[in-house]
Amino acid sequence: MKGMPAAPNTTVAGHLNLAAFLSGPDPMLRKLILLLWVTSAVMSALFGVAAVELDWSTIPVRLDGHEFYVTVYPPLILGMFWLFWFGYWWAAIPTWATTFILATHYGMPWEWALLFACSDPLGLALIALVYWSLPDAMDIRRPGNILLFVLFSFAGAVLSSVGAFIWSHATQAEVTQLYPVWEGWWVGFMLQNLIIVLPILLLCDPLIRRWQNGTRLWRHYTPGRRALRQSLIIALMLVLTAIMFSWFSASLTEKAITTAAHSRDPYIWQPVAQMVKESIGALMTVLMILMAAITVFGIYLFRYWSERLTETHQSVLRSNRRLTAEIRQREKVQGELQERYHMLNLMAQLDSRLHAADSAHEVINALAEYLPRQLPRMEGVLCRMTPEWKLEILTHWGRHPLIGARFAAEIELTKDPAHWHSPYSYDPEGLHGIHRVLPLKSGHELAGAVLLGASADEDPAVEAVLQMLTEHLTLALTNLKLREKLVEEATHDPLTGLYNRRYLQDWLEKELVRSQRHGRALSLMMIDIDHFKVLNDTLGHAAGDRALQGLSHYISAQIRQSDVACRFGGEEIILVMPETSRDTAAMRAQQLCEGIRSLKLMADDGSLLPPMTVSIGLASYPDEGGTASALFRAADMAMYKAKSSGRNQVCCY
Ligand SMILES: Nc1nc2c(ncn2[C@@H]2O[C@H](COP(=O)(O)OP(=O)(O)OP(=O)(O)O)[C@@H](O)[C@H]2O)c(=O)[nH]1
Repeated sequence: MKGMPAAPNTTVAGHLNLAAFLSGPDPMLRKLILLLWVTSAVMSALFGVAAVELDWSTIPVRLDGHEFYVTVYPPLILGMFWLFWFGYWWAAIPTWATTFILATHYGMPWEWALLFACSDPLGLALIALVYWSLPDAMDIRRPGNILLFVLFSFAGAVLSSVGAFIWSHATQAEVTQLYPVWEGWWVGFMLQNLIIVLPILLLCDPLIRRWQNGTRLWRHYTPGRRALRQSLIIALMLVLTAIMFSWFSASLTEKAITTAAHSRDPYIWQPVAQMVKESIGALMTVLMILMAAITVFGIYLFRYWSERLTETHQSVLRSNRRLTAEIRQREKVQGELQERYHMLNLMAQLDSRLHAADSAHEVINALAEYLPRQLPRMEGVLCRMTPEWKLEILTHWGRHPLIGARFAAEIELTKDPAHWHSPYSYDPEGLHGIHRVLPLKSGHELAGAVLLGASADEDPAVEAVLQMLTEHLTLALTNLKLREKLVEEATHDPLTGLYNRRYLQDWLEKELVRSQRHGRALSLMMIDIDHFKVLNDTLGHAAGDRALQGLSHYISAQIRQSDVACRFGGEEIILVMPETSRDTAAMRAQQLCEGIRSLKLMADDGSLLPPMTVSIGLASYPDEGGTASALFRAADMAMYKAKSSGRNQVCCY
């Protein structure tokens, strides 16, 4: 019994469903199976005729002092094979037909023959039901399955022997004839199964099953919802068999005793006693075997279904595990999506900050705020480029903030911008070294760099962020540079680098408002080169330009940071000095005048330009007016006064 019931395997093909058979794809196979079946049915009929003609019925057999009867009925042998390999109906129809034809041919009224022919299909039905309920039991080579086959061959045989009763009743045979017929029936059926059918099944089953599996026509039995009903029917049939057998035995015994009681022959009691003894012995044996069949069937059924339940449970557990893994995976993906959304959101915020930035300083500030949030799982350092071409750390983040601090200062940066296009690895200490450097380029200048450690995971989102970051930063810094250039061009004189007139006018208006509010003085000088036309005419326009540039450079170097020098037009320069009184301004104007006189300037060809003098007109707020134009006018007049007074001097309004 060990190892039973087995899990469904490829050797157990099940049954050939009639619909599947008729709609099967292979007509040749269909014809072959039909031919086999018809041939088998004809043989069954012929063997049936032979069994009757040659009187294979109720053959007495003596074994070890016991006498019993055996009926050989070959149609049942063929029927068992059809039952086992094709299904119940393939076996029941020819078996029923054969018995019916034989019964009517040999004189049984047809209505009795109809019923009589059902007895063998009834026994076969019990066996078929067992295999429907326990499909795995068809794997006949397992010892437990052989036992089941033997037990139910017996039970089926006893059940089918109900036919003996119908036969004796229909033919009105004597009571003494009934017992041998009945015993011969079930013993014969069972012995046929044990001696002929079982060995052939054991021998040929794997071969036949392989062939069946190859045709793909056979279907596995799937007990499913009908299993309980089938099991109940089997149990009922077994109980009915037991009752029927007991009733037969009892009624036979009763009839034998009644017959003996009415007889005057005193010797009749001895065979009657013998019959009663045999009948009781047979009854006991049959009941025990039927009980064993019920028990074994129950055990098999229990094991079969508990294994199915275990399988179902395990499959539910597997599905559960799969679902859990799927849910986790989805949660992970959702988390990643949220993270990406967060990153993109931050990127958008950073982007607007970058676009609003007016200086590289603001860009760096925005980065310092956003980078640690943008790349939280990376270690990083934000650096600014110093005029000495060194990286200065502005901020750092991550679990090992020292990486940047330690290595940033050591990084030797090449001035070749091409080198900065692709991030490169600078990784002197493995995992916590610098793995990437994102250059912060402003035009062709390097404004700074973002140094990054190894990525905690190979997250493509991080790569995308880095890629976007590099692009956005480059764009923002380039825009910034362009804007600075535009502002520079709009406010500065291209030749001297001083502020231009437009800027001065705007700025001076504002500065005057401030001076008024704070009650502070403001002075303005108008500086005009003396005889500049002569310089231009004698040495050329280029030399004149050099002289203008040199003078502007000198003035820019002499003034305070809060002073504004501006090229007002031609060779006129205006210097505005906030918070400077007229006296202080006059003193500084005098110093400038003297300084310019002793200024040595070079021409493009390296020759020394002739010394230059300037006339300076001075005007101050609030003394000479409260508006820019009033101050310009006053300074202009003072400057003309200086010119007319002999040049190379300072005059006040
Ligand atoms: N090289 C050069 N010359 C300029 C520039 N702007 C104006 N000038 C020249 O400056 C000279 C100004 O001449 P004037 O207004 O006669 O004045 P000046 O020769 O300095 O004589 P005074 O002002 O009376 O001393 C002209 O020859 C202009 O061509 C400039 O950007 N470059």
